Parts: sequence; structure tokens; C-alpha cells
Amino acid sequence: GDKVSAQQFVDLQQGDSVHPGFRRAHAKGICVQGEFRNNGALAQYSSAQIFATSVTPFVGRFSLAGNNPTAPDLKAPVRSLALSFATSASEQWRIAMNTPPVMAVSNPQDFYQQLVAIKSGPKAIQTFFAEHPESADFLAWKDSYQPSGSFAAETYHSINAFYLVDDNEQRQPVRWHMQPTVSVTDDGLSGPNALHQELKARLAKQPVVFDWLFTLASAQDDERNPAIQWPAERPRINAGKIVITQWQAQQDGACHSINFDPLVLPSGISPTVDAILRARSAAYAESYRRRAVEQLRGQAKELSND
Ligand code: HEM
Repeated sequence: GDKVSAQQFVDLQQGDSVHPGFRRAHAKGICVQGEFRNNGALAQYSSAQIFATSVTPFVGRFSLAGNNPTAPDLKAPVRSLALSFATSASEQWRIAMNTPPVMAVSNPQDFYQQLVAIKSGPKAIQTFFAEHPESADFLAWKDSYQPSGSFAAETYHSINAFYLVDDNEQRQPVRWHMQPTVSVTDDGLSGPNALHQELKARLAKQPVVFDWLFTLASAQDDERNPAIQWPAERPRINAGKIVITQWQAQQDGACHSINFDPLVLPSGISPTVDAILRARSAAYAESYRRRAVEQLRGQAKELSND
């Protein structure tokens, strides 16, 4: 199909009502900070500094899919976690993850059409999925997914694959996910900011901890295709713990001015040719450009979800 530009993506995602100063997607969220406690297990696969050092701090952001920074927390179909590690003076690693393990489609053009179909209503999206059999793994996830009662209790997936690159330039394709260490039901949660309030109350008492698990592809898996789940028997390596200790409101917080572009990678990690990664990088930059201009012009709304 025809190429889709970053401007077209962001125009569609921001929709008719622009919220000046906010992200055009995943607009509602909260900044967090913490550290990665490495256990050394990935050092043989990747020369990245983060897998050689014991502790690396990060700035992160929990968020909800959608363009509205005041949307009700419990209505969002997808929850997210983004992390930015300053792994050395010259390198950063930025990661943006969602609750589904795969995308419904394999390329940017089809994702654009999926967003068009979502806007057109339930019948259009049903037709879209019927015409895209590669969405089967995504739909299976969607059918079985039970939203939890906490950002801390979700599993967040890289979806796109990357390569771990070792000292000899050997590449191992991987996907990763953050596995929660608590389970929380949504019983009794209510109100538009339920997940934000739950997170703040939780962090006042204890850190939020995830295990960072990497799944190793084998030669039969196509690491360029973000729609296809890899078989469950693929090896998994636990690289250590993601420990979140603090939060800040997003508009004043350290995550506000970070563009969580998935192609900002340190040496030892490299991108696959998955076209979605390039599309994401371009769209995030366009969204960032728009919100930065609005902020510069003083149009950004002061708004927090406290
Ligand atoms: C072609 C496909 C995609 C497009 C066009 C797209 C577009 C966008 C845009 C425009 C933003 C706002 C960026 C900003 O202003 O900082 C965003 C944020 C985000 N996206 Fe995507 N996205 C895509 C796929 C994905 C996938 C596959 C994932 C998960 C693996 C993902 C996870 C996120 C997350 C977590 C955020 C919020 C990051 C933050 O907290 O700042 N996106 N996306």
C-alpha cells in the first residue's frame, strides 16, 4: 500500500480536539523514577553497559492509550510503561511498552487503516480484523485479557523485537516484557483517576517491582513481524528487577520532556528492520514537536490528574 507519513499518523491520533502540550497518543499518564537491578544474566548476549553494571537509574512513565489527558483510567483498552535509562554520558536507552504482547498488524500502512477503522466504529473494525488474519494472536490476547486493579499488576511488552549484540557482533533477536510481582483485582476501584490514585497510594508504602524477562527467538521466528506471537517454549532469561520508588505529576515531572522513541538505543542493542519501529520513531518525533511548540507558545494547559 501507499506510504503513511508521521504527520498523517499524528493528525489521526490527535483527532478533532487537540489538547495543547500533551502527547498525541498515551496522553494521560504519570512520571515515575526508579532503578534497574541487573543480575548479570544478559551480559553474555549483549555488550550494553546496563547488563554489565549492577544498578542503572531510570525516568519512566505509566500511561493509558488515547489522546485525552483526562480520560477515565478504567476505560482505556491499553495500559503502558515507558522507561529511559541514561546508561552512560553518551548513551540512552528508551523503551515504550504496552499490555498486548503483539500488534494486530505487521506494517505501518495497515496500522493506519486499523486506526481509521477504530474511528469508524465497531462494524468497520470487525471488517478490518476479518480482512487481516494476522490479527489472530492479538485478538486471542484481547479475548483473554483481564484488566487488573493497578499499573503495578500489568504485564508490559516490547511487542517489536530488537537484537542483543555481544562483543563479537553476534546478534540474538529478542522481545521482552516486564512481569509484575503483585496481583491486584479491580474490585472496588472507581473514579476517573482510579489507577493513578492506586499507584500513588501504593508507592507511599512500598516500591513497585517488575521482573525484566527476555524471550529469545529461534531461526523459525520472524523478528521483523510484530503481529506474530513466538511459541511459548522459546527460552526466557530474567535479566533483573525494575524497581519503581517515586512518582511525579506528568506536566512537571522528569518524563514530560522525554520522547520515548524506541530507536534511541545504546550500543549492544540494535533495531530489527521491522517497519513499525521506523514509523513509531517518526510519529513520536512529530507528536513531540507539536507539544513542544505549544509549550513554547504558552498554550500548554496546566492540568494534573491528582
Ligand atoms: C506505527 C505504530 C505506532 C504509532 C504511529 C504510534 C504513535 C505514538 C505517538 C504519536 C505517541 C506520542 C509520543 C509523544 O508525544 O511523546 C505514542 C506514545 C506511546 N506509544 Fe506508540 N505508536 C505506535 C506503536 C506503538 C507500539 C507497538 C507500542 C508498544 C510496544 C507503543 C507504545 C507507546 C507508549 C508506551 C507511548 C507513551 C510513551 C510515553 O509515556 O511518553 N506504540 N505512540
